[in-house]
Amino acid sequence: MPRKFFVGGNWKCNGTKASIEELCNSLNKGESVESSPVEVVCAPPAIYAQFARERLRKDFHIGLQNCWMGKGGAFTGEIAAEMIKDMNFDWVILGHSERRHISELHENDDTVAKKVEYAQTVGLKVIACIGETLEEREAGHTQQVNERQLAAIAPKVKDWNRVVIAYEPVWAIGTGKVATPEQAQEVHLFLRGWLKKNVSAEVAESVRIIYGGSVNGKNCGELAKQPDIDGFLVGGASLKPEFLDIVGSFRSSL
Ligand SMILES: O=C(CO)COP(=O)(O)O
Repeated sequence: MPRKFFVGGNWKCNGTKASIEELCNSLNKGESVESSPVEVVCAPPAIYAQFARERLRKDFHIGLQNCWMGKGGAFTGEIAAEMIKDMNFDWVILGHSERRHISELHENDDTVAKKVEYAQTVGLKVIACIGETLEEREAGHTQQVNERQLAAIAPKVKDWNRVVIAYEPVWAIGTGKVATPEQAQEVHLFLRGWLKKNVSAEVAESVRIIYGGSVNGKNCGELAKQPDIDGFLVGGASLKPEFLDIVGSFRSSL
């Protein structure tokens, strides 16, 4: 069975009621993807998740950008995975590079692995992010870093049909410096190979590996043509009407 194309919109810490209303109105104008081979999940800041869901077309699902690593309780300021599920949101982004690398947040492989494990136990689907920094790439450590980050997550995955791997090279995020289709394909192929060797051939074949980092309406088509790129996790361009063009790039992948 072909892998269903997946497009995530990571709205990060952006938006107001007014701007989200405007964004939803423009996204609602695109044709329905209900019966198209593409799955779309937008992740607004948590406080606006319900507000966005009430306004956004129903064929675009809403997810969250993070959650706590275990059961809720005395963890001021955190949002527990159970709460996300309780509010009927199905998806959560975990291990985003901004959560790994912004020094005030500093999530490590172990934290991300715990979050991935716990989110699944309450029934959430997970977009698990990995990716190397510029220094790591320039030092020739791209494969090693992505392998290490994937190896931390993989043993925690219960059902690979409910997990999407997002390869987001840190140097490409928010920089306008998109990975070339060949650079992205090379890492995606490597990750699939790793999964084949360390998990199973079936999982390697069926899991969706999506690319993130300066994806826009212009570069998405060429990236989508790559055999191991199964979609995108989009930051800046997910806040603009051009997100619809990125969603439509599933056609280039067929
Ligand atoms: O971090 C990203 C998505 O999670 C990518 O962000 P940009 O698309 O703004 O580069």
